[in-house]
Amino acid sequence: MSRKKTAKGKTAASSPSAGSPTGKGAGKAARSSPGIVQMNGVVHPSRPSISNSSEFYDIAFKVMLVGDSGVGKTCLLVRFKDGAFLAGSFISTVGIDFRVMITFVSHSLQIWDTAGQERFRSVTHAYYRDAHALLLLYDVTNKTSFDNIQAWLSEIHEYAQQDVVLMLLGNKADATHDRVVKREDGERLAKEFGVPFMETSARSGLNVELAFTAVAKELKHRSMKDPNEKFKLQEYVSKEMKGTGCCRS
Ligand SMILES: Nc1nc2c(ncn2[C@@H]2O[C@H](COP(=O)(O)OP(=O)(O)OP(=O)(O)O)[C@@H](O)[C@H]2O)c(=O)[nH]1
Ligand SMILES: [Mg+2]
Repeated sequence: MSRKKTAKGKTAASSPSAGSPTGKGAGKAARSSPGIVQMNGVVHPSRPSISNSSEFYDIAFKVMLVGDSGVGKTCLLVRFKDGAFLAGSFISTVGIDFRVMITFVSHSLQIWDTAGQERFRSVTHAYYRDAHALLLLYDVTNKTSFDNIQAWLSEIHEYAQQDVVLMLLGNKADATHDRVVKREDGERLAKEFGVPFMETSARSGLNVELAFTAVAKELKHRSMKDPNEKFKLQEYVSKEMKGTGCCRS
């Protein structure tokens, strides 16, 4: 966690130069991976150096999107940032891609998109350690991505902080004809591992805002000193979803 002066509003931080991932450079999200440097075929992550940032914030929480390649991590983040679906051919993320700095009244989320491909796993592991929250995605149209969630949870258990805020997201909920993973299966798995869960769609926007807002609220509450001020992430999510009736298809 880092503290600096606050600037309000949603700020994109795409295309930062290597070594200064939080540098200014607001603009449209690029699908490249400026957060890494490649030398002799070796991929080196540029460490998130919040203290060197030129962005302004009181408290910055690092949030990472993880999950198999193709589950929709990049699209989810672009939907959240730009409110649009990134249509077109699938361009797989390479390594780590710092995308967005979201600023709330007194805290910020620094959101990192990661590559789902196996060959970048060691790079993403290196970033887990200082992540405050992880959004773990599977694709409801891809059974393998769902089956791999247990392996992802083991990795998270091994590499992330013990108290990391974790949320399971079943993405592509809009793709009703191609769906192979039922919502109940996602709910069951999440319950088994004690992780909050919701289905999302980067295409339709279903629950995208809610996923990030819920994580932000949880992080904010955890950072508060008053132990009586407990925030229940799953309860909040369930309540918000009931309110809108948004995820019952
Ligand atoms: N129908 C539907 N398609 C989606 C959704 N989200 C992503 N896609 C499609 O799924 C494909 C992969 O999306 P990406 O966001 O690039 O996947 P990713 O998880 O970032 O993949 P890696 O970068 O390789 O880890 C693209 O063709 C998207 O158009 C969604 O909510 N609904
Ligand atoms: Mg991607």
